[in-house]
Amino acid sequence: MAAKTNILFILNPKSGRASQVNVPDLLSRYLDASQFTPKLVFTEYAGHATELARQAAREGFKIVGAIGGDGTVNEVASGLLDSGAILAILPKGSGNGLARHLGIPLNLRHAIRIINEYHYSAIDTGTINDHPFFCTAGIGFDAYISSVFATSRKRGLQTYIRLVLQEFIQFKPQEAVLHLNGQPLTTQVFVVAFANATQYGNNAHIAPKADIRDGLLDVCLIRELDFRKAIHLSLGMLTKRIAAGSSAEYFTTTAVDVTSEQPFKFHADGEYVGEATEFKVSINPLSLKVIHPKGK
Ligand SMILES: Nc1ncnc2c1ncn2[C@@H]1O[C@H](COP(=O)(O)OP(=O)(O)OP(=O)(O)O)[C@@H](O)[C@H]1O
Repeated sequence: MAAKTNILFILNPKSGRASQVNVPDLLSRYLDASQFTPKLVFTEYAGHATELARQAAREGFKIVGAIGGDGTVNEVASGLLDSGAILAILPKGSGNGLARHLGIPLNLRHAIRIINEYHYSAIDTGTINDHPFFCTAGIGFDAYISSVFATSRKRGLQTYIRLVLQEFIQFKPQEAVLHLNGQPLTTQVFVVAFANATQYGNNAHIAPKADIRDGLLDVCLIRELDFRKAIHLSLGMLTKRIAAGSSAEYFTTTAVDVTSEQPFKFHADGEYVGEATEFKVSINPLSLKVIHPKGK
């Protein structure tokens, strides 16, 4: 009989729906025990999942599962880079952008079934000023919202939408220089999104054409946005059809530098990172193995 595969599951008890589901029960009922030997650990603080994942890979766990949202996936996957260990995702966040992009079911029982099928492939990963990201990173309004969201006592989509509407009115674009494919572009910046996957989460597709295995970043520049254009853009994101000539301009590239006089806030996978006046963003082709449904 073939040896069983060890999986370490790392659960973030603070993420989205985490408290409402009995994960140990689901794993014992639905994970294929003839194929896998699972172990479940809980994070105790922000950043802990990266340490746990790195250690798991060193100890020889072949698969490390992130149970949480995009922040948890980001932390676990960051700990697995260069290790050869395979990422699994059991989505329990509020946005779940990478899971949605890869077609991983949001229903945990079905997501466990995908792990049982044990089909995986490599995806690209990105870095923004040395911070890894797997779905999207960005500077400007989206990062500003992530910084406000990080200090909000409530999470979830409703809180997020309330914050976006509240902050949109007073947010002002700033000037920056983007160095893209050898060309400097001086522009006002409302948002620059660096997309590896198509969406921010919650099916908000900021870069509908992004391909997670093409070795390229899809850069979405929004110079300024009034309320009418914002409604238009939001509808375009939700329907995966951002019209040509709309407020969003797209570029594909392997690396982009941004410089500015005034600091910009930045995020990686929706988690606020900090502020800077210089950014280096790049893509690392096919640098992370992930379990996902066949054909996705
Ligand atoms: N034990 C913990 N205590 C407090 N914070 C934690 C703990 N474990 C992880 N975190 C932090 O929780 C934050 C939110 O996690 P995550 O993004 O997975 O959930 P979410 O925000 O509900 O989902 P999504 O990003 O998909 O909307 C992350 O910033 C992570 O660092």
